[in-house]
Amino acid sequence: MTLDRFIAVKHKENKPKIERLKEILKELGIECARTIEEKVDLQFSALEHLHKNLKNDELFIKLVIANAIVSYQLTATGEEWWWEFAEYFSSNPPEKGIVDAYSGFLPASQTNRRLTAAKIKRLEKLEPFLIKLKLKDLKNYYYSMTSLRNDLAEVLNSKRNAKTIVFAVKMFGYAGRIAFKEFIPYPMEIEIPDDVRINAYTKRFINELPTSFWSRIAEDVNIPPLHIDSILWPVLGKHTEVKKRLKKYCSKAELIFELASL
Ligand SMILES: Nc1nc2[nH]c(O)nc2c(=O)[nH]1
Repeated sequence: MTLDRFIAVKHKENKPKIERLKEILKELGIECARTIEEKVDLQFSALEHLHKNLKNDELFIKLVIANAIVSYQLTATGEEWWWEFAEYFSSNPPEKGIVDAYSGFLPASQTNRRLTAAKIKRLEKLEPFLIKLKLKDLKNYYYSMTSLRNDLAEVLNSKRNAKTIVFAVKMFGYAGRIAFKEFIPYPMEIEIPDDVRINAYTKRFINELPTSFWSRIAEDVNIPPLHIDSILWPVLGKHTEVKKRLKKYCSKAELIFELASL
């Protein structure tokens, strides 16, 4: 919790830019977020690749949660990291649990080379929680992603809006959609993952915490923060393949490019 909730903090903001941002997001809506997630985001394609090769829904979803929990301080883009993950576990499915698997994967990784010992410690806290979950429990979490957010935060002794916690819910939502073949929108109360791209982008509009700014925008435009993240994050990454896919699959691609240039 921040002091902003108790004190009337005056944030320096660019009102015209915020108005244009809201107009564009309202025009795009949740349907456009879904198109970007499923057709444009290279992270979603990486998960589809892993799902096809693993042929084990329960293991697939657990691996995705574990991978999100160690997705920080990367040494490449997030897209490259998720593809390295998908290719590695397609060829090396875990045989003796997640900690054991990551003890082989992380030291050899090209895209996630920092803080390996701390990341393995996080997975040691996570694994007893994951082991207890069956596919039906994961499906229940798919219909109640806020419960997953709360349980992950408790198990890992983290804040409910910590980047890796809310990001794990985002990636779990992708994995659930692939495994259960059903689209469930993200809950409005789950905040945006405050990573480098989102943090730098937020500063163009306001000097406020990204999580509180985007939760307010989300309510105003009626798009949950994790879906707003899906609209913004790929185009802010500047991958040429993302630009190509946006033009191919999004009828409103010009608006997405305008968002990136605000
Ligand atoms: N806000 C986001 N941060 C991320 N990091 C990462 O690896 N992927 C993402 C993402 O989709 N959103």
